[in-house]
Amino acid sequence: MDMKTSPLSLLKDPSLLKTDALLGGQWFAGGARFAVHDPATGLKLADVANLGAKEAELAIAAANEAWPAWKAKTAKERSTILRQWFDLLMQHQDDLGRLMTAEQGKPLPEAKGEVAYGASFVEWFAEEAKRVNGETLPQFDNNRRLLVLKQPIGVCAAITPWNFPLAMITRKVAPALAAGCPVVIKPAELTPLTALAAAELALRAGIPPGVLSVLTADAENSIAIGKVLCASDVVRHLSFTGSTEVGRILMAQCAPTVKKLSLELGGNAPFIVFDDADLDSAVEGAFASKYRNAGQTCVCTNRFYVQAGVYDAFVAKFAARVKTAKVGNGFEDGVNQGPLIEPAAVDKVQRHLDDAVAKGASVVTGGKHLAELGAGQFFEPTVLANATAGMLCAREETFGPLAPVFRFETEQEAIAAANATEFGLASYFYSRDVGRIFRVGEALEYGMVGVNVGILATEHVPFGGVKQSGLGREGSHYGMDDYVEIKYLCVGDIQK
Ligand SMILES: NC(=O)C1=CN([C@@H]2O[C@H](COP(=O)(O)OP(=O)(O)OC[C@H]3O[C@@H](n4cnc5c(N)ncnc54)[C@H](O)[C@@H]3O)[C@@H](O)[C@H]2O)C=CC1
Ligand SMILES: O=C(O)[C@H](O)CS(=O)(=O)O
Repeated sequence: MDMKTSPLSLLKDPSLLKTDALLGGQWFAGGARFAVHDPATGLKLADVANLGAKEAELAIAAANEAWPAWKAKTAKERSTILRQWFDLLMQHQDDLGRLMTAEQGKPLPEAKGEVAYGASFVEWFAEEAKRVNGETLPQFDNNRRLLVLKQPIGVCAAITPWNFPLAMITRKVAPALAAGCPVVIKPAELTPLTALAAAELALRAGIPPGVLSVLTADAENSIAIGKVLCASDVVRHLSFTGSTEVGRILMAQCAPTVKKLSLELGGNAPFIVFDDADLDSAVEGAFASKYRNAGQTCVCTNRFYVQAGVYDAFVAKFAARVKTAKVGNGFEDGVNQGPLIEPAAVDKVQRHLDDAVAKGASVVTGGKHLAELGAGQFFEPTVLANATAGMLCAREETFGPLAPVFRFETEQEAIAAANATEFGLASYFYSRDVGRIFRVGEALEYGMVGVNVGILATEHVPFGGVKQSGLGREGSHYGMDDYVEIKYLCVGDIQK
């Protein structure tokens, strides 16, 4: 590809390149703009509307005005519109993937895969819209009837990260819309283009004006918009995916209005390989779990624990597999490791690597910041042996392509090490022993446990963490719970 030509010049439907925000059903230019860059080349892709607190107030008002009509639609009517949105997302999978690779960097096949993953939440909740069932309860006297209603919670807000520019939006917006709630989205400043294109397709699907707004903003204005969304008493639910640090800030900002919260925060996933594991399967799972999105997912393995009896064999096999990775621009054929999202992300990987080596770790493969490649945001997929608990990579989420491998002797030692973190999102282990599978699966303090797998997310499973990895679950039928309120109706004088 000619690196001087923007990758977005190849969009099949150029009208999907939106750079104004979506506010109250209208594309809104606002005053200032902020630049969006391609992390692989550093090329400026677009200047996008830079909204602030005032527009956030307008979007909330528009959502509140649109809410009665949206919740008055039947579940089937909302389901049909969501299904149409799903169809449009899939029809435009190539363009959405191109926008995503351009602004986030993940290889194009992986980006297209995320489009299908993100769209699957819309498909799933188009169906779940028709299953928001209440119930009747046994009356405690014959003159009364007792009912439980489920009603849409109200105006919802979503603040989303850059690492899954579509899926982290649809995983929140789809259940909200399905339940009958309008949504105000604040996408990550690093990846607004995918969000805006998805919103355009939502409008084409028939989402009414005001029901969906997308407030694009730079980092500074994102904070201002977040304060308005948190402080508003009209906003009854806030869903956030991102760092635990920001999750704490938003949680505190929401306290005065006692807002319902869904928080998908940071992780520190362990990946345990026992002596009885199928090593080839474990290596494949390890590669998938560590290097998806160049290690920039909250469920990527952060720490590998390998039992002593297979430690050397696993490290050798894993390093050989990692050496096959191809690092480069996500638009190039065969590339499966794209750039990191920004220079600060590269610095964090380098910091964790330097700290580990200084404390006795050895680089088995990789270890280089490819500063001369593209915009200088590429880092070799790296495997470290002889990692120990005192290293930064043992307690901080690296969020990059660094795989430290720790050695352990006993099952109890592995469980204790795996649980020695304030995080509890995803965890993985490999064993062929059925008793161990249940013992370890039950003992790991995580919201999700992959056994003999390295990738576990899909739209119909409850995705979420415990401890400081968040609150609530997204996806699955549980994913509707945060968007409905339960109302108890007690009807008397039945016999009059
Ligand atoms: N649990 C999960 O599913 C996920 C967790 N993460 C975590 O997020 C981190 C990396 O993603 P980032 O996007 O850098 O996270 P981040 O927390 O810095 O930003 C996430 C979003 O929050 C916004 N934001 C940041 N500070 C804010 C504030 N004070 N008020 C309002 N909005 C604010 C950003 O503009 C962005 O849209 C990692 O720690 C990763 O583990 C990321 C993706 C998924
Ligand atoms: O934000 C993330 O890292 C995603 O939630 C990971 S997944 O849903 O694609 O597994």
